[in-house]
Order: sequence, then structure tokens, then C-alpha cells
Amino acid sequence: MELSYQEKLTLIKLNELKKAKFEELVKETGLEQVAVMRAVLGLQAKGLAKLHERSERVVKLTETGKKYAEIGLPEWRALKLLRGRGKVTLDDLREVLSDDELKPIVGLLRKEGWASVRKEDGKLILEITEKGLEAGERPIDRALKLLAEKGVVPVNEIEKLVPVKELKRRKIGEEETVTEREVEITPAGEELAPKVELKREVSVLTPELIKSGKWREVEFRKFDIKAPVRRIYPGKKQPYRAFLDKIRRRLIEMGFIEMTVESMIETQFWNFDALFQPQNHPAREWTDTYQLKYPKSGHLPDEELVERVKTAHERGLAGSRGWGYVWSPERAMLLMPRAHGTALDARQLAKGVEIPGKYFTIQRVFRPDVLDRTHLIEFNQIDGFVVGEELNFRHLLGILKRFAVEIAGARKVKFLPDYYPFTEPSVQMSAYHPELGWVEFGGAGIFREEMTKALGIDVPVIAWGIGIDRLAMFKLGIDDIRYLFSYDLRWLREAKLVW
Ligand SMILES: N[C@@H](Cc1ccccc1)C(=O)O
Repeated sequence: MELSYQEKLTLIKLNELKKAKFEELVKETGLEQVAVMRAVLGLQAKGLAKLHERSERVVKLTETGKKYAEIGLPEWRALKLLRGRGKVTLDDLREVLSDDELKPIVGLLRKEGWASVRKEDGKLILEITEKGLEAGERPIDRALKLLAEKGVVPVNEIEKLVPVKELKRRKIGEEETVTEREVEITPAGEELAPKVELKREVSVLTPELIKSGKWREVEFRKFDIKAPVRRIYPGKKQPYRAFLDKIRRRLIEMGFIEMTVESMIETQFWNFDALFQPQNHPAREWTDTYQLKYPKSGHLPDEELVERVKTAHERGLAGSRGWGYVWSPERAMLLMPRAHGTALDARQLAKGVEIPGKYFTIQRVFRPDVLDRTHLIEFNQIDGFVVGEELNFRHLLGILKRFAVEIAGARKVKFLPDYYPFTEPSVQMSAYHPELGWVEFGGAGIFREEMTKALGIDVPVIAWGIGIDRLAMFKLGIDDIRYLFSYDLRWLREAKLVW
């Protein structure tokens, strides 16, 4: 028969005691209460011990009861004063009684027959009686003493002295159920106990134990790895952040170079103008993007670049006739929270790129909207582009499809014609998600030459911008987009880790 260390120890102690109160066994073994309980139940299951449980109604003192045990019941304090003075007024009794105790005192003393009461000049006068002079210990006094001594006393024992109801009424005592546990060794236990070998129990196998060969003499502590334990919540990344970081890793693994920027504030130049979006385009109005109140304007990049962009807008580049209006540098200098990640594409292209090359960025972007469970005014986009001599529209569709599969876990993708001022042709992509159905995923296209040429790039650039919040909601199992930024501790602790 295999016994755990705790069971062995408990059995040995129990064999010495034969029969013991549970608390006694705890003290004797020096183990934790729960460990002893587990050991006793284990021994019982093996027929080596028996646990007897008995529930009992007991009485114990209330806080008031404890006070009375110390300073005496109010009637005794009053009687003492009476014995000393023969007669007292109610006011005199205030010397030894509190306000609460004063109220019922006349009734109490009269009931015991310890004092007589009369009125003199409108005042109550209490006078000691014969009975009061001779009064000695009553049953209630004995009950109080007993309770003070023992802490808890079975109801039936108290009832021999006074009705428990009486103690409750006077707020001296209260009733409670306690379970008394007693453990008894069985004959089988008695037989086994002397043969039990109690080895030192270790929970860590150390190099010393192995080298010295002592491991042979010890008992290895067994752990029940299926036992329920308290949940712990180690520190971890905010779930949405973790999701974005995973996507970032994927893209880097796919060979993309990350584009970063320090600020979430952008000039209109990079957000719009460098992307060949005309300054009178409706999407530039304040209804679609935010503007900065202060500072209102930022700086434009080097003059030559600005000049090329201006020319593209006013007269056109690469065989285009442009938009045919007067381009305003002041307008281009206005500051705004970035409205799409594509602004970083423009910055990177102007800075220079590897050809062929693949770039991406994950950006927080801002657009006015009415907040609800599926709309936020700030969200995240993955933008990227691939630049190379031979690239064409089919490459774009191929890459987008790959993205949808790699990032969204989509099975099918669908492309629809679309329009962006900076791409031609433009497509809108939807991905089929097994549970969400068709999800609009993002926009893409081949950057127009008016844009790329102005930025100094002479080869095709295919680009896309993908919104990833709906996907994150699904992956994180939430149906309110605001939860992506929630401080709700429970969610932060319990949110699923994705992938
Ligand atoms: N910037 C576009 C998406 C896009 C990116 C790149 C090319 C074409 C479209 C948007 O936010 O909707």
C-alpha cells in the first residue's frame, strides 16, 4: 500500500494517540490543516483510519457578553452601588452604568426583587431590599462564568442553567454550529503503523542529493498536477498589443522592412499631397480628418521635392495633365493626426528605397466617426508596398491574397474595383472568414506615376492599406471594438492570447 509522506506521518501520530481530536492531530503532526485533512481522508479511503464528524449547536459570548464577564452584569454593578448607599436615584446609577444599560435596569432589579422603587419629588428612588442584601450567584451568573472560561459551550449544557433565549435577549450570548472532528485509528491502521518507514521528504532534487547517493534515503514529494489551484495572472502584454506584435513578426519573417515614425502627427503634405491627392479633394475636409488646433502648421520637406509635387498637382508629370489648380504650400503645411498609414509609404519612397524592396508599417490612424461597438475614431492599419522593375497588377493581387491567408487566416479573398486618388488601378479586398463571413479588409492598388515620379521613383510600386481591428476583435473574441483599448482588468487578465 502506497502512502504519501503526510499520510505516513499522520498514521504514526495517530497510532500513538489511537483516537484524537482533529486539531490535536494537526498540532502533533506539525502539518497544515488542509494537509492533515487530506491525509486523514486518504487514510480513511485505505481503511486505516476513521473520521468521525459531529455537528453541535453551541453558545458563545458576544462582545457585550465578554464585557460583562469582565466588569460584571449591569444588575450586579447597580446592586453594588445600592449596597453601599442603601438608596440611589437613576442619575446616581450613571456612575456605574452606560446609557444603554440604564434603561432596563429598573425592570431588572425589580424582577430579581433586589430593589424597591418609588417616586419622591418626581424622581425615581431605588432602595435596596432584604433580598438584594443577601443576593448571591444566580444561574445566569454561572452561565456567564462558564462561557467566559470555555469559550464555547454546548447548547444543552447552557440550557441546564438558563434558556439560551434569555442570553440572546440580553445580547450576552449567541448560538453557532460547530463541527467536531475526531479521528480514530482502525485495527488495520494499528497493524501497519509500526511498519511504516518515514523518510525525509524532499521536493527538490538537488545535485548534492544525486552525488551523495542520499536520494536513495529520501522520499520524493508527490504533486497532484491536476489539483485545482488558485489562478494567477502573470504580467503580460496588453492583448491587442500582443496581436499587433505578432503581425509585425509575421511580416518581418516574410522579408518586409518595417517603416517607423515617431509622431502620430503628420503634415497634410505627407498625408495627402505627396500621394497626389488634390487639395480640394472632399476627403481632405474637416469632416473626414482631424486638424491640429495648435500648432497649426509644420514644415515642408526639401524644396526640390515640394516643387515636384506641386508640379504634379498643377500641371502633371509622366504624361499626365495634373489636377489643374494652384497648389498651396500653406495648405500642405497644416498639421493633422495621421489619417492613414499610406503617409509613411510616401515618406519612405521620398527617402529612397531598395529596388526590389518590400516595406510595411503598423500605424495608429485617426478619422472622425461616431463611436459605437464597431467604430472607433482611432484604429490601426497595416500599410505596405512592394517596389520592383517587373511588378504588375497580378503581383498585387497575389501578395494581397497571401496576406489575407497569412494574417487573417482567410480561406477565400475577393477583389472589387475601387478608387483612390493615389492608385491606378485600385482595388478593394474582402476576405472570407469562416465565422465572420466576408470582411472588408482594405484597399490597394498600383501607385500612380504622378505620385511615384514626383517622389523620385521610376519603377512600379504596388501598395495596400489594411484595417486590422475587426480581425483583432475576432481573434480576441470580443464584440465591442472599444474593448481593444479597455482598462477592464478582468479582460486584460483573461483575454485569450492569439495564435
Ligand atoms: N490608405 C487607404 C488604403 C490604401 C493604401 C494603399 C493603396 C491603396 C489604398 C485607406 O486608408 O483606405
